[in-house]
Amino acid sequence: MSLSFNSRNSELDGIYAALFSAGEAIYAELKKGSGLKFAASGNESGDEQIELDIIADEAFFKTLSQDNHVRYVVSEERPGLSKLSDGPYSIALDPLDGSKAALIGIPSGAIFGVFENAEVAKDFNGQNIISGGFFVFGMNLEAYFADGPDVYKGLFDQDAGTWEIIALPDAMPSADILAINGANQLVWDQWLQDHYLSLLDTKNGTVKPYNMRWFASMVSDLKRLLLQGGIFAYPAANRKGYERGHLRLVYEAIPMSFLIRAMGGASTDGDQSLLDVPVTDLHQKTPVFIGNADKIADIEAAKRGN
Ligand SMILES: O=P(O)(O)OC[C@H]1O[C@](O)(COP(=O)(O)O)[C@@H](O)[C@@H]1O
Ligand SMILES: [Mg+2]
Repeated sequence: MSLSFNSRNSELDGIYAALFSAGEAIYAELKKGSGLKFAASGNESGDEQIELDIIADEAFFKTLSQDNHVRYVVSEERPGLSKLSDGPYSIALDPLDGSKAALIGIPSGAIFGVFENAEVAKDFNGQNIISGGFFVFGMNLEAYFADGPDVYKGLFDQDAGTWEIIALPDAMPSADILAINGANQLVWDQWLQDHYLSLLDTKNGTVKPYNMRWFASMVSDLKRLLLQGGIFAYPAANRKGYERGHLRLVYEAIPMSFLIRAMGGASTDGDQSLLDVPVTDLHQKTPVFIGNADKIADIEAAKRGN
């Protein structure tokens, strides 16, 4: 086993080992250039899949099915819950986040959340998550995750085949950086268009506006966010298919929000923390704003109209 990590809950040790071993397998495929073309299939959300999406999904199922603590797995790439055992914990997965970015060499990754007391879709919520984080498949294989309130970075040593895990400070930096797909600006609600322009306001050239970053790969944007600070946003837009944004609550928004909260940050769908949004469907979409707590509070205030 290449991971030696002791969770504050020792029952999770095998789950981490399974997740990290799948991350290694997917990264090895990506480095070979495997699966970097469109597949004939689509996923539950109607997105086009690339072959590596399917390879990644199968890699996680292979390793997680060997741990008898895993009850259900919900994956972006599968329609319903898959039952693996009668164990106490369930896993939510985006097995390959940023797959279209991967096609052009931008770092992709995978997102995971570990939930307790999950039996049906509504249980995969922000109260039941106990671990959440993501891998980045970039120049190196990295992991960023919150084990309960404790935040860690993992770096895979490709020569030794082992992971170095280091604790991260539980406070994130707070640069004025915005990660958003501005292509939808004209179809955002008016309050968001106004708030966006306020972040870019130079006050006649006297003030530095927010800087802009958009990898179109949530894991890459969240890595930058937790290392530098700012705001990551994928809002709703008045455009067919984007009425609830683009990102999925259970396996993208909640795990990332859990991690960022452990670093002192916050999240919102515009009205409430993403960790408080009721889950009605495993694949439901939600508007997403994640970042420094004061910046997220400003977004909620802008939506309320003050
Ligand atoms: O192409 P857009 O609209 O910029 O969307 C990019 C967003 O979609 C995602 O790629 C999510 O979609 P996938 O999980 O299907 O890869 C995010 O990683 C990223 O933030
Ligand atoms: Mg994704």
